[in-house]
Amino acid sequence: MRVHLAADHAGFELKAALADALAADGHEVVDHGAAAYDADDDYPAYCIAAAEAVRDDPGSLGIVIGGSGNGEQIAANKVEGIRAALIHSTETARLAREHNDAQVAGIGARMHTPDAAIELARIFVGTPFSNNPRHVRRIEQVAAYDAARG
Ligand SMILES: O=C(CO)[C@H](O)[C@H](O)COP(=O)(O)O
Repeated sequence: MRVHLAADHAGFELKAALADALAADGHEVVDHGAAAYDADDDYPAYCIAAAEAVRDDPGSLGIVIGGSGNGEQIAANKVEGIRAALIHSTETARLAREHNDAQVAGIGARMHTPDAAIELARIFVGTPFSNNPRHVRRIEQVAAYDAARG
């Protein structure tokens, strides 16, 4: 699995730890920034770049990391076709994939220990979409709204 990562300063250390953990699990990790720690940097460009990469790389997943993960998830969701979910527990990590077919996860590095955050990422990356018709139907309804907006 190819996993596109992005983080601002708040998630910078976790991004590196996550990249190592996912690579050790056999995943191919692509880093969309920040390339260096900058305590005053802004997350949108990194997260949008990662989400665009996921959009252009079907079958891949993305993880965007910040202090809370909220703004990172919001930025990723601006990319057409992307479903980004904030994952903050093992259950939301699993359900983001099983029910929502989210291709991007937001994680708050200030909300979890590094080990707990890595566990969330591993669950997200390792869980397939259920393909259950009721979940497919709901995802299609959201996509139809998106398409109608143009
Ligand atoms: O989580 C985030 C956005 O949702 C950011 O990482 C967070 O807002 C950065 O905060 P600060 O600039 O105060 O370190």
